[in-house]
Amino acid sequence: MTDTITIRRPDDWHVHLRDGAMLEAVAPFTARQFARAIIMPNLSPPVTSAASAAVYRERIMAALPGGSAFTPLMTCYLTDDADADDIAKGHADGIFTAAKLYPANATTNSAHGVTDVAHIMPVLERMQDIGMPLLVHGEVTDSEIDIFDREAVFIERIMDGLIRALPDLKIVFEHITTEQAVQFVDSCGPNVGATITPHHLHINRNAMFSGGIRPHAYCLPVAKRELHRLALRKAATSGSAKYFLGTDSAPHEVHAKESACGCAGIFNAPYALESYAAVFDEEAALDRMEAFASVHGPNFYGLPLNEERVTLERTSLTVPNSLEAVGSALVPFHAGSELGWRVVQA
Ligand SMILES: NC(=O)N[C@@H](CC(=O)O)C(=O)O
Ligand SMILES: [Zn+2]
Ligand SMILES: [Zn+2]
Repeated sequence: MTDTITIRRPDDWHVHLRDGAMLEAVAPFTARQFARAIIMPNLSPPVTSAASAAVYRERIMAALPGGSAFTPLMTCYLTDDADADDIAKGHADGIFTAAKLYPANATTNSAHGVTDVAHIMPVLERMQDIGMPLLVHGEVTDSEIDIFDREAVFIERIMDGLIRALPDLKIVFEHITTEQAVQFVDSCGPNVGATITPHHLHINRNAMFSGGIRPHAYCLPVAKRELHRLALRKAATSGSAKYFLGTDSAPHEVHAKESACGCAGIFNAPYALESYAAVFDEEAALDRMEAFASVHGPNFYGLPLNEERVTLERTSLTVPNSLEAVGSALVPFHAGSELGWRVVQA
């Protein structure tokens, strides 16, 4: 039995670091494990210009522990009146790594998102031309569509047409949750990839209702049936270069989660690597973890692989019920449970 694994230092291709006191509280957890991360732009107000991304990046750098070598990779939040010139210039200047499509009102802080992809076609054409990846929160927002079907319907209504119209656009289907998304991504060329979160590999929708309502298991896209979780596990551990690590760590203050209308988002940054390692171990695929965590993402984005290494050891680790953050506590994913792996050398 393998008792330690040493892999290239991973990157997190989808994370919410927030701003202000929350940023200061959560950034060290991500920077401890990951060399780089794609920083989500859904602040309030959202990061829609290269200038606002540049100053947000400065705030992230200021929140890192001294000596941290962590690199935030910034993204542009697309709106109906996104400016192709500003986005292309921000990309050329090394400020924007990618741009993010939130369908309007699909998720947390997405009110300013895109109401119809037709509005941003000129921007997407420009992104295709310059090789800038489009990151997609892939859910329709139509309230008549059952919440568990919104990703699958998004593929039919939006994704299929998008790749037909822009066959060379680099697209990351973010935080996929369904068998249909796996089939879609597999059917596309190498310019279409997907991130998979640790929580969608661990939980199915029952977790939200286990003995009562469990707000800390609620995120968007919402966890689906067991068959979908199994399809995601298969994809993540398959060795396919299309799938890579993206935690979607999305912290919210406890009072905002434990509420009559609780926010969507799971805070998994503190034990993200341990959480993924448990999955790869259970799937007898520890030898494929490095590719998923540290190789496929940089290759998709055209960035160099990290040269540093991280070691995990097989051991029993109890995840605390809450972590003290600035001003309030945060509840991490796996709170109160055991994980069989621990990062020993980060
Ligand atoms: N994943 C979530 O449930 N929430 C994210 C937004 C997102 O990634 O959709 C957040 O910002 O809280
Ligand atoms: Zn999302
Ligand atoms: Zn997210």
